[in-house]
Amino acid sequence: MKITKICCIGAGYVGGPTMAVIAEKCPHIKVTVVDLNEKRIAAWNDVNVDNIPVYEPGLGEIVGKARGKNLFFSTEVDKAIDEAELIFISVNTPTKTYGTGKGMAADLKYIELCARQIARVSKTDKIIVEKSTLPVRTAEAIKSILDNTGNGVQFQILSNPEFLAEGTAVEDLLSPDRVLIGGETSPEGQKAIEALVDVYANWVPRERILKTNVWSSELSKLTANAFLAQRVSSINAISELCEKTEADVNEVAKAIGMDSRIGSKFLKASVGFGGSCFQKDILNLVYISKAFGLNEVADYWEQVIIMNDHQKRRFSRNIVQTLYNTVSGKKITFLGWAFKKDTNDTRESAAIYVADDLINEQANIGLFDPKVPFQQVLSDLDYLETRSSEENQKYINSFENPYEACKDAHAVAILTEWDEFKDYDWQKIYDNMLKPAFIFDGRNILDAAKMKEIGFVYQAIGS
Ligand SMILES: NC(=O)c1ccc[n+]([C@@H]2O[C@H](COP(=O)([O-])OP(=O)(O)OC[C@H]3O[C@@H](n4cnc5c(N)ncnc54)[C@H](O)[C@@H]3O)[C@@H](O)[C@H]2O)c1
Ligand SMILES: O=c1ccn([C@@H]2O[C@H](COP(=O)(O)OP(=O)(O)O[C@H]3O[C@H](CO)[C@@H](O)[C@H](O)[C@H]3O)[C@@H](O)[C@H]2O)c(=O)[nH]1
Repeated sequence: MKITKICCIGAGYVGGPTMAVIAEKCPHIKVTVVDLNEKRIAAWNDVNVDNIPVYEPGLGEIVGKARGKNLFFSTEVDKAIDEAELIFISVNTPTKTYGTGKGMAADLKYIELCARQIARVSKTDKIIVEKSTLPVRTAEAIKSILDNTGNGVQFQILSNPEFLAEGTAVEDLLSPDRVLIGGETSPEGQKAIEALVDVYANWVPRERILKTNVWSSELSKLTANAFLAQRVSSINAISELCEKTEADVNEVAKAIGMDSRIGSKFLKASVGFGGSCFQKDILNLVYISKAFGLNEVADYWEQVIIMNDHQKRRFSRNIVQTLYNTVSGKKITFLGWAFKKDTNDTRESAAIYVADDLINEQANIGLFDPKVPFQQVLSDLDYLETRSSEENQKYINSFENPYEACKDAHAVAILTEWDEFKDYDWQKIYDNMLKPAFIFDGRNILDAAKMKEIGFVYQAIGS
């Protein structure tokens, strides 16, 4: 089966970039990305590609080239479903905030709505691809909904999890370590897998396209994120021990990372991992394990989250203790709010939790982030429901310029590793701060010796 029309439901951080790259690499395929969110679709269609809703290096250029040719963004969901031979489901699957599994399980209501809509609209056979991250065995539920329409349309369900990391999405999509496709072992299942393989093979070497059964594919996605997050929590656990022993976590990470069995990636100690995926996917794994009565398995993975929460909290606690046990009325400037550099995404960013702790201590937070709008910052704080929106606004202020943000501050805290922070005129920042001037480097990006020479009291993670 040769695919000529693709629909993707969900124009978010995954749907948008992934479909833009498919469209660019497959000029013979018409790709339509649909979403219920009209504002988001309007932003994807903005004539100025700097205004597309997802900031990713290189993405604007690709969207600019393919949009209007074979890449379309639309709110006409039914029409796009009806036309397509292959449909990616790329909607959000957040942690449940109500009912059974609250705070742990993945909320699959958006997935189910998509399945029902596809079932209702489809008049021809289709391949349905789970692109969203889903609990193992979700394909079964989707299949059950699709197979019970009674209109004779045949559906094949594939699992094709996405492994892109934000900030490097375009690079990751153009040159993935692997593409994973899970499908049924039946002849129809294999045919569907091959149709999707042929799409990716337009730019991904075939030996990097891995075919498995559906359940292995679904579980591999959760497992990959659990392993990655586990490395960050492991090095962060060691960072606390380093602070007690005069060992330096950067040196320890380098020393262990040179062992080819361990490897050097994902060993950067930090204020804690954030992002929409790690915590959500591990909680999901913990929930599934518990549901099967595998309590030791659940406890093992839950510890990764417990360690991460501890790392965020001990960062804010250390700021308070170092500033003579009170930050009340003191200006503390945050450099960075995004959960990592090169993205405007703030979901689960460590900055949110550190700010919340410091606001509890009545600190005045000054903020500069090169890509995150202040409205987003306020909405992140309000989402925690720790205090009223008006209260939050009293305690946090955003600045257009990093030097203004740091002026008259007692301390600067680095929450995101934006490259530009390294190149600031730190002497100028020092001159305009209250003394003693403190830096809490939650990303270990500044040169400790240089900062101390300028006169800062400089503290990094794990040294
Ligand atoms: N963000 C990442 O880096 C990343 C990477 C790999 C996998 N994932 C997974 O991919 C999925 C999507 O993540 P995201 O970050 O793109 O989410 P997102 O919130 O940015 O985008 C999801 C979009 O789906 C839309 N949507 C929801 N229900 C809909 C419906 N019924 N019809 C039409 N549109 C609908 C929402 O309006 C939203 O715009 C999640 O399962 C996530 O775990 C995310
Ligand atoms: O050594 C490290 C590496 C990462 N982080 C932090 O960990 C978080 C996650 O970073 P990263 O994994 O690079 O970004 P994500 O976009 O969250 O990507 C992860 O989550 C995606 C969604 O499932 C997966 O597709 C990706 O493969 C997986 O890397 C961020 O807060 C980072 O600052 C560290 O603190 N130290």
